[in-house]
Amino acid sequence: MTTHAEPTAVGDHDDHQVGHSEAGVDQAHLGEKAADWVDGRLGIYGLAKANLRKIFPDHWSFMLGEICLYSFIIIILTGVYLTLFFTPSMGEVVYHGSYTPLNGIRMSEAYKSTLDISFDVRGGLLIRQIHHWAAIVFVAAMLVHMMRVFFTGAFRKPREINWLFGFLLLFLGMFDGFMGYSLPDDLLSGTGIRFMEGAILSMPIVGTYIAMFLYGGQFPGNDIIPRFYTIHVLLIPGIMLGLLVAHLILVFYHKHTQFAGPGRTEKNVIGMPLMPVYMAKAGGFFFLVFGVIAMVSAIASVNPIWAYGPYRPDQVSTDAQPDWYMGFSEGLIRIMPGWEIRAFGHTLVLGVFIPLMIFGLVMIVIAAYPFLEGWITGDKREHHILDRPRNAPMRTAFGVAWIAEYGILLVAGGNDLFATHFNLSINTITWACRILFFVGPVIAFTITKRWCIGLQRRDRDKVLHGRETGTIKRLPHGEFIEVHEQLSPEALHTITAHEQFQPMELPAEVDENGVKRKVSLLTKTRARLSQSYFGEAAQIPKPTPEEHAEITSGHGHH
Ligand code: HEM
Ligand code: HEM
Repeated sequence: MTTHAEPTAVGDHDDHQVGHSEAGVDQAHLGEKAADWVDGRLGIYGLAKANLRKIFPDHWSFMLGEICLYSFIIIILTGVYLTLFFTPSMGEVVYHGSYTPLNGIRMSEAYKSTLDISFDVRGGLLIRQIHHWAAIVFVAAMLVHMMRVFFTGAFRKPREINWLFGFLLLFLGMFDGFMGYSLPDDLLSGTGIRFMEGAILSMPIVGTYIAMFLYGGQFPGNDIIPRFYTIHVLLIPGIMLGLLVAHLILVFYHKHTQFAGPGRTEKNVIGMPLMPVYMAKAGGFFFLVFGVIAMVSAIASVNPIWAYGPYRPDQVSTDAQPDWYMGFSEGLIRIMPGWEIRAFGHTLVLGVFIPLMIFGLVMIVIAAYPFLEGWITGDKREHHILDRPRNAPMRTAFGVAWIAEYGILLVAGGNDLFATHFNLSINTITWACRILFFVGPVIAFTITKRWCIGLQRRDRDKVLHGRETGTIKRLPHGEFIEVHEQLSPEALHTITAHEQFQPMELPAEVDENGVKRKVSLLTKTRARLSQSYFGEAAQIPKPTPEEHAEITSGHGHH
């Protein structure tokens, strides 16, 4: 791929030398010497020269990946501060500290140290809040970033592997957030760990062993907090850091995708140079993200563990809620009927096992989607120009159906809160969510697909008849007409740049000799899926240049 010259002019470096004092020149020499010294050892000049002027296309949605990056950095910075004061131990102590309502209460050292961080360590509560808020923003940003990539088709060849890296980051991020949430050993986090134990135990054959090894014996035991601690602060962030670097290297290596527009092709990138324009923007954006998270953390309390009290296995608080990103798995459990099968002296708790399997399945489908779509389309070419979501109605509808399902499960996960806040019956909410679990995504899918096709039709109309201006004119013979304004060549290009795939045809039932052909079920499924992706019901034909010329040459009616 070649890169285009960037539209911004950048001043010549030599300009700065004019009018320097002797000392200034010496300093410049010193700087040069230092640069030479470093370059002689690291050879970074060539690397920097090759990459610092790299072109980065601009679109607001490309900032979502940056929000992920910055919130992750904030998490690490604040996490390191927390490790200085947090004691990952289940050792029992009696509290005598600044938070008097808990004085004289037995608790674990983990809980006590989190209370100390909140009330006695300078800036401790703010840092805790920032760590927690940054985690909430981090996972939210990853999800929205993933949707940007999904709905624009940015995951297509050659970026499938990078999608996989991203997916792993999302999965590990969610998991690490859950572990962090569990560390303070308060009543809420203890309930979360209990929930996890239940899910593990529901697995046939291996469940009891995994639970025993993980918890070091009977629940809750004394090992789980120190183990989670090591996993939370070292293992998972370490893996994530590696994946993140690989993710960004791949973004660099593939170059960024861009939306269709005049002059933009599959073989170029149009945008701003990394240095100085993009770096300046990115640096400023980092402080903006940090500032917003710090402000929210300063004014909105999250996880006030002193209000919940220390964990006791025989107690549970009402309104117990996980962080939002775990809410959908909670919802899966809450809407599932409590089915159980007893056979051969064993109990299979389907009420927990089925939601666990659905959770796993959803994760697998997310990870595999680029490969699935690649298989359906059979498209082996590289794609660097993004799709407009309307031009891929099946994919868009599938994504929206998924979001609808996610939203329904979030409501189901908070059924107790909805019941108390809106004065509703919890059973009604649960039943509504059970029905919506099956019906909701279908409705969302159907509406979105029709919507996309409607938008495609509008695009076709716009190309052929221009934009409706709303200006009504009366012709000399009395007829009223609305004035249509032709689109600019740029706008025309943008809405007609997409290509339209031909769906895969099913091979003929009989071959040329009249012998019946065997068509495997897989081929049939693939052809059917391909038809639904690119058949007549999913694509409004683009106007041909001839149609456009005919209608705009003055013979057409407006
Ligand atoms: C720690 C989490 C993540 C970080 C820091 C991150 C960072 C970034 C950045 C900075 C970019 C370039 C700018 C942009 O397109 O927004 C990018 C692109 C990309 N990300 Fe992520 N990302 C993360 C998670 C994910 C996830 C969860 C997915 C999908 C499952 C994903 C898939 C991709 C893909 C396919 C691209 C290339 C897009 C293109 O060139 O248009 N990333 N990522
Ligand atoms: C993806 C990465 C991470 C996420 C999503 C995450 C999330 C969380 C969350 C939600 C909590 C509970 C905070 C609370 O008490 O309200 C927590 C606690 C904690 N995290 Fe992290 N964390 C991450 C990485 C790290 C790293 C890299 C470190 C250290 C180097 C760290 C250190 C800690 C410590 C010490 C606690 C316990 C103290 C406390 O709860 O206040 N975390 N984490």
